[in-house]
Amino acid sequence: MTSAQDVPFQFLKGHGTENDFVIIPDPEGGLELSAPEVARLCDRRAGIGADGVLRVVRSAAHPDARAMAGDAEWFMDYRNGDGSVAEMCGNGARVFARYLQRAGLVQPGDLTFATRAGVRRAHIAKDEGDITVAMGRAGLPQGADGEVTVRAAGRSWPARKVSMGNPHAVAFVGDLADAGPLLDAPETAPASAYPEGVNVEFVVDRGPRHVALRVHERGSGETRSCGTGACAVMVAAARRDGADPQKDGVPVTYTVDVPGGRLVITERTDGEIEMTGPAVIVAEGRIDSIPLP
Ligand SMILES: N[C@@H](CCC[C@H](N)C(=O)O)C(=O)O
Repeated sequence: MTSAQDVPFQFLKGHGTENDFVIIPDPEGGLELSAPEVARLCDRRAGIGADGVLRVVRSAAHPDARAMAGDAEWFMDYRNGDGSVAEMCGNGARVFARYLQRAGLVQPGDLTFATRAGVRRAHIAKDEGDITVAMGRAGLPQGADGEVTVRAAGRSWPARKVSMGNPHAVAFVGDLADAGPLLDAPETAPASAYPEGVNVEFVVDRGPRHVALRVHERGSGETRSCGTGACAVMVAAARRDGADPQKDGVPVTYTVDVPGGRLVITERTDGEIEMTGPAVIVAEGRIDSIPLP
């Protein structure tokens, strides 16, 4: 492995509904990126600036993905803006697919890639159109195990615990402003509910099967969008509204507005959740070294 301090490397910058990422192509997995280096890259003043990093590595070349190499050639090595590792990133998945297409590593149409939450399927529409990612099934603990409390800006709300491979707490609120400035992570209770930390979504209704959210992400702070969060919100809203495709035999679709745009999310009758939205590459360049403070 070569330290990112020692060699120049290529990067791209991209976003999905304004959840933004530094993309680092590293096909053979030779680049060592420490947590402080990732945090510096994501710093909006001293670095390039992003909510997270997507390292593009061959599955066969990464210990976390080697077992998936037979099903997926490429591995999305995702890190949060503070350098921490997360299991999954939904907006990142679309941007990752867009990068693979743009680099000529895949063609528009169907593809698979590996993530820490498992192999994911995506469909890239022609002509730089929207990308759909099959995000897996939501984990919804039942009874008291699925109920948590979220506190922010001196207020508290009951919230639904949802896993999209990564942890979420979904709180329906009267007004998105009620969550306050979200400069710090909202508190969640009981403390035992999220031993690995949590992404917290605040949600309001906009119309029939149409909601809007704000999100505070574990490891990144408040962001303009969170794909896994939007999927968690969609499922929590559907159950609240009495819809359960696996029981009803009818798929259900919600429009989820985020501060940075709009996602359309469908839960199928087999429980698979499909998220559709944009993915854009905005810049490309070279980093000579990452100056740490
Ligand atoms: N922005 C992402 C989620 C990234 C990971 C999250 N912060 C975590 O730590 O679980 C998305 O679009 O899903």
